[in-house]
This record gives sequence, structure tokens and C-alpha cells, in this order.
Amino acid sequence: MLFKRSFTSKSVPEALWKLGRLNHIAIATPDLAKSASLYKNILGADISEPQHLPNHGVTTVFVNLGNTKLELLHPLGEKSPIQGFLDKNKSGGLHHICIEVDNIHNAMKELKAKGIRCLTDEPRIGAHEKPVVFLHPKDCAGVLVELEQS
Ligand SMILES: C[C@@H](C(=O)O)C(=O)SCCNC(=O)CCNC(=O)[C@H](O)C(C)(C)COP(=O)(O)OP(=O)(O)OC[C@H]1O[C@@H](n2cnc3c(N)ncnc32)[C@H](O)[C@@H]1OP(=O)(O)O
Ligand SMILES: [Co+2]
Repeated sequence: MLFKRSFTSKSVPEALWKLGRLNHIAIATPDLAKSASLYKNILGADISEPQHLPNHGVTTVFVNLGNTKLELLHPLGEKSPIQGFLDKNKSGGLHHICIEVDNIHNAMKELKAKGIRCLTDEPRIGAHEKPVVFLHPKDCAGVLVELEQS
């Protein structure tokens, strides 16, 4: 005998958070001026002024692509989190992806419970003045993932 399963608001608990749009793809570079010039003068993109983020140990230039952004990253200060990556990848390369979430605290709680390492205990304010958190690349198919509150 077949039973029809009914999905009511009672039987399906509402998700505590949801993954949203791709916010940016970050590229670490040993020469920020050269990489910015590549996108602006050779590829003809719209780019931002450099922004120094001492709390994150990086200087960024954003490249606006319309549907998403590129974040060009260069180390700032002596303990930059991207220095090790640039030591291993001398010409630079793809560093992380950033995906928006609608509730970063709920996301962190659930991901931690599922064994995904968050690289800080609390979100920090990121390049867009919104809370961000990074997830360990070894727990995310080899890709460093940044979550940003939408
Ligand atoms: C402003 C903000 C914003 O947009 O709002 C930003 O983006 S700030 C962007 C900069 N900030 C961040 O990246 C913060 C989060 N990142 C970090 O805390 C760090 O970069 C780590 C991800 C923990 C890696 O640190 P570090 O390179 O010193 O550690 P490690 O050499 O021990 O690396 C551990 C393993 O992870 C690998 N690994 C390191 N960086 C990686 C990356 N970007 N993508 C994929 N794998 C990576 C290493 O090769 C190594 O693998 P093997 O053991 O197999 O060799
Ligand atoms: Co980023």
C-alpha cells in the first residue's frame, strides 16, 4: 500500500541559513600594480582603488565583472595569511572563493557541528564592511571558502 507523504510546515523544519550568490573570487598576486594594470589596461575592466586592510593582512583591488567580482590580494604587514600561499605559488594564483550566506552565525554553528573548521571563532568585518568567516580548505575539497553575510 502506498502512503502519500505530505510536506507541511510542521514536517519540514525551516533551514536556519541558506547559501547565496558568488560574491568574489580572490587571486593572490606578488605584484598588485601589475595585476591591477592587466585587468584595467589590457582586459579593459572597471577596477577599484587599492584598499589596505591591516586587520586581514592584505591590500585588495576589486575588479568589477558585473555578475561577480575578482579580489586581487597582496600581503600587507609581516604576518599576512596569504604569505605562505605566495611562497608556494611564486607567480600567484587562485586563492579563495567567497559565497554569500543569509545568516553567518547559524551557518558557522551548523558547519562546525558537521566537522568543517571555521578559521576564526567569530566572524570578522571583511572588505565590504560585512561579517566574513573562512572555512579550512582541507574541509572544502581543497578550496579556501570565505562566507560573507549578505
Ligand atoms: C578581506 C577579506 C574579504 O574578502 O572580505 C579577504 O578575503 S582577506 C584574504 C586573506 N585572508 C585569509 O586567507 C584568511 C584565512 N586564511 C588562513 O587562515 C590561512 O591562509 C590558511 C588557509 C589557514 C592557510 O595558512 P598557511 O598557508 O599559513 O598554512 P599552511 O601552509 O599550513 O596550509 C595548510 C594547508 O592548506 C593549503 N592551503 C593554504 N592556503 C590555501 C588556499 N588558499 N587554497 C587551498 N589550499 C590552501 C596548504 O597548501 C597546506 O596544504 P598541504 O599541507 O597539503 O601543503
Ligand atoms: Co575575500
